[in-house]
Amino acid sequence: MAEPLLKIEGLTRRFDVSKPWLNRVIERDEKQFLTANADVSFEIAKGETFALVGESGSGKSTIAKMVVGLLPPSAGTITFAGQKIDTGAGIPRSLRRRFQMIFQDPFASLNPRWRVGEIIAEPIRTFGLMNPTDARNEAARLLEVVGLSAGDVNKFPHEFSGGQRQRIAIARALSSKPEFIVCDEPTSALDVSVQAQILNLMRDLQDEFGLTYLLISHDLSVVRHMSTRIGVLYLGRLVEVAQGKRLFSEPQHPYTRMLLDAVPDLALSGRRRHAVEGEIPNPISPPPGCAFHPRCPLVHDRCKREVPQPRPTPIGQAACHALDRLAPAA
Ligand SMILES: Nc1ncnc2c1ncn2[C@@H]1O[C@H](COP(=O)(O)OP(=O)(O)OP(=O)(O)O)[C@@H](O)[C@H]1O
Repeated sequence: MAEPLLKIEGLTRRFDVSKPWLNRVIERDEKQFLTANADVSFEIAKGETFALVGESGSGKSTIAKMVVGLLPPSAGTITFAGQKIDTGAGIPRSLRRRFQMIFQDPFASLNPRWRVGEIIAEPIRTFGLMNPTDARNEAARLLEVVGLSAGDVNKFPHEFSGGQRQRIAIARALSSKPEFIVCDEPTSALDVSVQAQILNLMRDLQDEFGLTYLLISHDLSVVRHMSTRIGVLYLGRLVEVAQGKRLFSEPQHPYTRMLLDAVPDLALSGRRRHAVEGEIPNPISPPPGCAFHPRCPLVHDRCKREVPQPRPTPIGQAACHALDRLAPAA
């Protein structure tokens, strides 16, 4: 891979979920920590779409928040364009313009009292990129870029449909001329008929502006449509990273196979489906060794003792002690 635009190494985030101090004293309870992400490492090359998938609570959004500086990691490093970010101090101003984020709910992320022109121009003002007249013209131009009309600058967010509001959020994200956009469930609040239009717009913009995306989604059909590479998270750890299309035809990790088997309308190249069994364990007290071992059909003793480290596979890498014993997926 060429020099990565984003490099994540050993990213870990713990949350203190202890009861209040007095309760702990009375009930003689210890402090409790929830590990949302443990030792997550991956790289994203310029122009790629790297997707993170996993069940609810697997730690996708926590990674997104750490990457854009909304949440400091407990451990690990983030390097952007060769520059290591001091995550304690936040993302330096010189880099912040180059990052943007698109959220799931376009209504909540747009200020309802501002006109659309002001919303889109806000990052331009924040980073002092243009004078107010040019910023307003740029907002009108960006509205056309995302398929709306220049005259919409004077309207308010409530005058638009959900899909149109997500277009406005995208125009806003583009206004600081970023290279890298974190898209956290960008279409999951939208009607199915509108989802494909927004995803196609995102792809067109990626080609036009050379954008790099980190896509967070629980929807495997969205991920398949969009991604160059995919990372699969289980209970906060990355269990598999693979080339986009091949993950669906040749999944390696038993958890990835289980995740794909759970989607009824996914064509699986003739592979036999297996029912999803068991539930995600409590992240406050995860199982020892491989956290997937209580649900894994290939579990053996070592899995209960040792956290598996990532190993190369034909389509990327996977962290599983049983890789050698896996039958071919197809
Ligand atoms: N501020 C917080 N305080 C305590 N626990 C948190 C906090 N934020 C997230 N968590 C926990 O961290 C774990 C990972 O959460 P996260 O939101 O990153 O998962 P996710 O994969 O994005 O899930 P979803 O798809 O439901 O949004 C969950 O167990 C969640 O309850």
